[in-house]
Amino acid sequence: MAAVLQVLPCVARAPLRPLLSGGPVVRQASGMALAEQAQQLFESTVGAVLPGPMLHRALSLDPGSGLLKVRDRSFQLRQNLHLVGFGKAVLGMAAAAEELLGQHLVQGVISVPKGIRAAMERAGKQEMLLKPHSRVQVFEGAEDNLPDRDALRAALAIRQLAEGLTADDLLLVLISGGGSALLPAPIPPVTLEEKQTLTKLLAARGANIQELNTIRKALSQLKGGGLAQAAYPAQVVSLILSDVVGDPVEVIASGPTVASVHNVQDCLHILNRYGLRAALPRSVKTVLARADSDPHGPHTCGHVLNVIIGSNALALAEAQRRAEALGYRAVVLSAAIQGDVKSVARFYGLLAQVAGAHLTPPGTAASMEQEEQLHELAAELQLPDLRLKEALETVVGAGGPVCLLAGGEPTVQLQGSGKGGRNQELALRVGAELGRWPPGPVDVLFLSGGTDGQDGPTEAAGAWVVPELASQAAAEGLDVASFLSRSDSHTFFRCFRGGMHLLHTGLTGTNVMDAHLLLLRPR
Ligand SMILES: Nc1ncnc2c1ncn2[C@@H]1O[C@H](COP(=O)(O)OP(=O)(O)OP(=O)(O)O)[C@@H](O)[C@H]1O
Ligand SMILES: O=C(O)[C@H](O)CO
Repeated sequence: MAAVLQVLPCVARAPLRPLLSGGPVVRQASGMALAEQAQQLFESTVGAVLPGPMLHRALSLDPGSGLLKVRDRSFQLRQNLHLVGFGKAVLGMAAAAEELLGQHLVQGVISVPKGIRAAMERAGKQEMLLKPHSRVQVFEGAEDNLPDRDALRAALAIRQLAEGLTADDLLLVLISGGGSALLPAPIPPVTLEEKQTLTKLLAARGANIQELNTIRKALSQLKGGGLAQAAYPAQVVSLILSDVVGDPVEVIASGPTVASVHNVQDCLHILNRYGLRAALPRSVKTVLARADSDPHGPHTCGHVLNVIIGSNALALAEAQRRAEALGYRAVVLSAAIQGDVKSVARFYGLLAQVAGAHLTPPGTAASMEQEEQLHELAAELQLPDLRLKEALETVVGAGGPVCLLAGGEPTVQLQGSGKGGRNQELALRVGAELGRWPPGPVDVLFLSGGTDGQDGPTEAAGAWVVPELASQAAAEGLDVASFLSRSDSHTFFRCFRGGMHLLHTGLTGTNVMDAHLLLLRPR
């Protein structure tokens, strides 16, 4: 992992100058130690879902017999393996698959983001690159996560490969987030431009990924089970790295190997909801009308095995193990954090306050009111898998350091033309929340990081904060509220204490949404 994530040198070597807000030196020193541990924990979160470890966990090949085991299924390999893939993490996944199964590989085609090979080379991540004379052809495209001509060429090459397979072949499909934009094959007469415009409009009007991908599937030759259908009668094994809350295989990359259960009515409802039905291009109406009268109905995918090999929950479970090894009582709160970033930040602020009070002697306890507010907010956020009660019980019985872990993808409503990302904005907002309460005898640190290593259009993965953030910033002449009002969290963190609160990992080669860590340590 050392090559994958570098701990910021300025964090490791930070001088112990007194806090400008007047806090004692010792408090800053322990704060720094917490920051190093938080970064180690983030590192282990990412490490659990790197392509190599994931594929080794999911696949085992008996070199003698050529029997490939995937979960509880076996497949006979005899120079009959074909590979396709599409998504932001697929280059490293393909490299790991080639390493494991290369001797049986006949050919492959993958569609990956523009510039990813050069970026991995620059970062010295050889394990993310295919071999020099690889049988896997690489297409790079979908700049800015939008389907383009290059991605279309890749999709057509993938379709051609799939259509050429026979019942003796096995098609390994590698899927990760970003796969929808990297596999565009609109059903004629819909054009690439029309599909692009429609998906952009839907996204801009607030459609969620489920809605967006329902429409994408209806207009695509390969999404919604189309790729599996093209590969029939070959056997198909899809290895899926989830970037969607709850890991729904039919949504991730628009489910190219999962039979679509949506009908035209579902699409029309979505288009209505976002005021797009009336202005639909004629081609889209034609394709939807044709699907409505399709006498064959949705095809089946009985020849397919879909396996989730990496997810946010899996990554958090690894961080939990690591935190326990570092001496924390650790709980995974949720792998499905969603909702407006302001509410999510308030939730973490209240959680830190309530948990901090439970960790300290009576007299510093948070009020019943705060605990009630925390539960109310949790209910409002409607997080399906939230283990708040269990987390608070753990805190009460901990008597020592506590690590609360969560993951998901909050939503940011952009308010200005500043530079930032979901994670840096969340961290900054949590920092502001933490500073609202009088500090108790507990060190607190919150970290938020994108597991892909790139938070929004910035070079940082995320940031970490402590309760002293707002007062320290004010002493440096930085007003947290005004940076937030311009959606300018990245500029804030670059200026604040010389950028030492930024999390810099470089592109990690994986992507299972964001990770949030709350560390509390009684002094
Ligand atoms: N100035 C900003 N402040 C806060 N958030 C921003 C800003 N600019 C962009 N974002 C957020 O960054 C996100 C887009 O960046 P990014 O590509 O990292 O996320 P993504 O498309 O969800 O991809 P991934 O799932 O791979 O992280 C959006 O959620 C957007 O709201
Ligand atoms: O590609 C996509 O559709 C999104 O990243 C969700 O998987």
